[in-house]
Amino acid sequence: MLVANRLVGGLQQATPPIGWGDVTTPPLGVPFDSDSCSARDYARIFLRPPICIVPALSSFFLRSGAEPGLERGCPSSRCMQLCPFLHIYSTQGVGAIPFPSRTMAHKIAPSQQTEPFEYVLYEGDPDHLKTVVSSPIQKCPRISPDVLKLTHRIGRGVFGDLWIATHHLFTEDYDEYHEVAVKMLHPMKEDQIAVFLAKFDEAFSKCQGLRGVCLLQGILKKMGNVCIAMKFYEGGSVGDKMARLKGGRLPMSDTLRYGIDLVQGIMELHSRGLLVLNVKPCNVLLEENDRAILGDFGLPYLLLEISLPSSDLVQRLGTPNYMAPEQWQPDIRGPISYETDTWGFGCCILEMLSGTQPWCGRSPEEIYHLVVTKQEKPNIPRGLPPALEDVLHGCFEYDLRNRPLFGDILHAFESCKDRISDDGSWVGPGTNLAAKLTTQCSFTDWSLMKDHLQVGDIVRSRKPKNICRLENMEIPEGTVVGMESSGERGAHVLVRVHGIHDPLRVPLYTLERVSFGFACGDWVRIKREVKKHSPVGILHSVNRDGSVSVGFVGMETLWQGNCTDLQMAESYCVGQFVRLKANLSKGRFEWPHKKDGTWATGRISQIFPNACLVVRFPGILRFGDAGNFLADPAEVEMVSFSTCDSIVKKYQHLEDFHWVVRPLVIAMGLFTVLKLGFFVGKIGKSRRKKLPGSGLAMTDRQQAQDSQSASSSTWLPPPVANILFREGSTSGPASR
Ligand SMILES: Nc1ncnc2c1ncn2[C@@H]1O[C@H](COP(=O)(O)OP(=O)(O)OP(=O)(O)O)[C@@H](O)[C@H]1O
Repeated sequence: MLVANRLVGGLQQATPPIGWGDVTTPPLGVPFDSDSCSARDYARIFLRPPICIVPALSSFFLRSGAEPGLERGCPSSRCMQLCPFLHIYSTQGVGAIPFPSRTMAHKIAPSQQTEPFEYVLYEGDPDHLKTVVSSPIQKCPRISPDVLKLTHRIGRGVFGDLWIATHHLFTEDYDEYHEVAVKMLHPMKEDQIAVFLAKFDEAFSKCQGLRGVCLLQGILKKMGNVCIAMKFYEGGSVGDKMARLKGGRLPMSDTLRYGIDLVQGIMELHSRGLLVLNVKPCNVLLEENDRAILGDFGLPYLLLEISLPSSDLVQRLGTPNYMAPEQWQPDIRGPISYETDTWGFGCCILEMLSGTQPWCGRSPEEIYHLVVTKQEKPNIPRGLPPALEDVLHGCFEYDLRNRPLFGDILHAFESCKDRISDDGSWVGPGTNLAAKLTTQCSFTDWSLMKDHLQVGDIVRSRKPKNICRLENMEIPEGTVVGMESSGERGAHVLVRVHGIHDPLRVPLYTLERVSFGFACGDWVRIKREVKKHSPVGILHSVNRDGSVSVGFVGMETLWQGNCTDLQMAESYCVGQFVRLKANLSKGRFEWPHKKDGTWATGRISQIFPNACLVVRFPGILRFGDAGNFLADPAEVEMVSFSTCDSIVKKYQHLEDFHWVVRPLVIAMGLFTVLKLGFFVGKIGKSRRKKLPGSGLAMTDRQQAQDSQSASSSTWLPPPVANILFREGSTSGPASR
């Protein structure tokens, strides 16, 4: 909001250098009268230098004036949003700026024309209008602490306090006071501030021109703390709006509308390579026209590798109630990726619908236990339209690869929005993508929808989940030669396979693209030596130009590189037995030993998207979560009966299957011994009966002892015999 506005000295003298701190959203409804002045003159007067107006700008104003909701010839809020860098002189405050007379315009125009311009505005379709910064000088978002006065605090969040402040802009010619929102971050060490500022500068320039994300004004240090200034949105946040409503929940129509706005904002931020990691109703701000915009430009993402004095990890990774499982430990359970924001978005929508915060009333430790360890999901209310329910279920998939992309979410929300009647009830079922895809689960498998095949792509049959080998594939390799539009049962493609005359018609979702020999989900090894992260990971994307992204244990985000840096690696799947390599004295993670000091063997129970193995040890009796161990795939080797070279090792591997195997074998051994003793005793008795008085009869005790020791050493396999004797059998050789 423009608090005060004073024009000193007239427009003709107003040619001050502009800094990023000066950038403000132009006031709404600045009148433009196409009869009294050309749009170009208007721009020269009202747009502050250094700005270059390309000739076509005038047609832009006129054209956008013809858009619905805009008065002809008036660059109203929508139009002005497209030019967030423009600063407009005004004399009487927001939305009440008198348009200067034609005379005035002509008087001023010549002096403005000679200014050295540093911005270029490109004209075109208003939706695609771009502002290009041509001078590096303007990239600095620093604000001097002297010109920003904190007035009062309005919020205390996970990452710092939110203040209302007055930003004083002045030159020799004018003074302006703008009300801004300032996020004062928690204290950071001096060296970390420099790192953060560099990251902020990059994010700041990336955020320019985004319409769905809050407008950043600059950064400064005040009272020793980093402060980020952004536009103050008088509408507050969706969280504030919900707090004012009875029951705290939004009507479905508003939820869908805000949801669509929010998705668009998040997609914009993602398109610049930034993640939000803090999507929640309090971070969804409302513009004057009740449009929702993303209030957080990805602060947790910028703080990701910054070490804060506080050891509280949660503080830099997000707000616990909205955090995805991988967000708690990105280097172990990660990587964090675009789909991490999908979880937060799902939480946000649930809260809007139900009025209750996910995991309400739980401590961060409890939420960690529920979300990360027990792998629970927030409750999804019943009776939602199928498309919405489907997409929300997808948002809470533990493995981020199975969550929907924001494009799919947008599609689902738009299909639901179209089916809301005036009274807010549902009309029709909505498009449920699950109906289109044949999958084993009741909801759509979003991982099947992440790649879009094209004619010419090399494809192969999609590997069923949790199968390591590529045996018996229907299509081991083929080339897409045609695409069929999706019918009732999903889209099909025509694939030419070597040795088969006619192309095969195959359901789209059964195929995966292979580029440069790699497909998504492949296990890969990085060719060069790496220290911080594991060299073995899982491929998340392989593009047609060879660029790849891979999840590695030890990396918080996806590794970006080229497929020439990678080679195929041995893959693992759930159910396989592994142990740490014998030559390792210590692994990346803790790993249990056997009694003889060698590494114990465990069974893979889960694989994270970065190839980190979750291993349980059924051969060792443990209770609760204590039985879960983690492993770097580069540090383990597979154990199977075929890799065990002796009968002893094979038996030992049998013991890895369940801790009960060992006592069972012991019990069976004892039982066999007793049985044998009884049998031998019977024979002895019958002999004695046959040879009365021969002097060959033995006492029962002697007989039992002999038969036991004989049977132990003769009939039982060596390990079992060893066990029996080690367990303290009185009849074994050890006790004698
Ligand atoms: N730019 C803004 N304009 C207007 N109001 C804002 C702005 N930013 C935040 N607010 C309001 O201030 C409240 C508190 O914001 P703050 O960022 O401190 O909380 P938070 O989002 O919970 O914290 P964090 O982002 O650190 O997790 C929000 O609920 C919102 O109503």
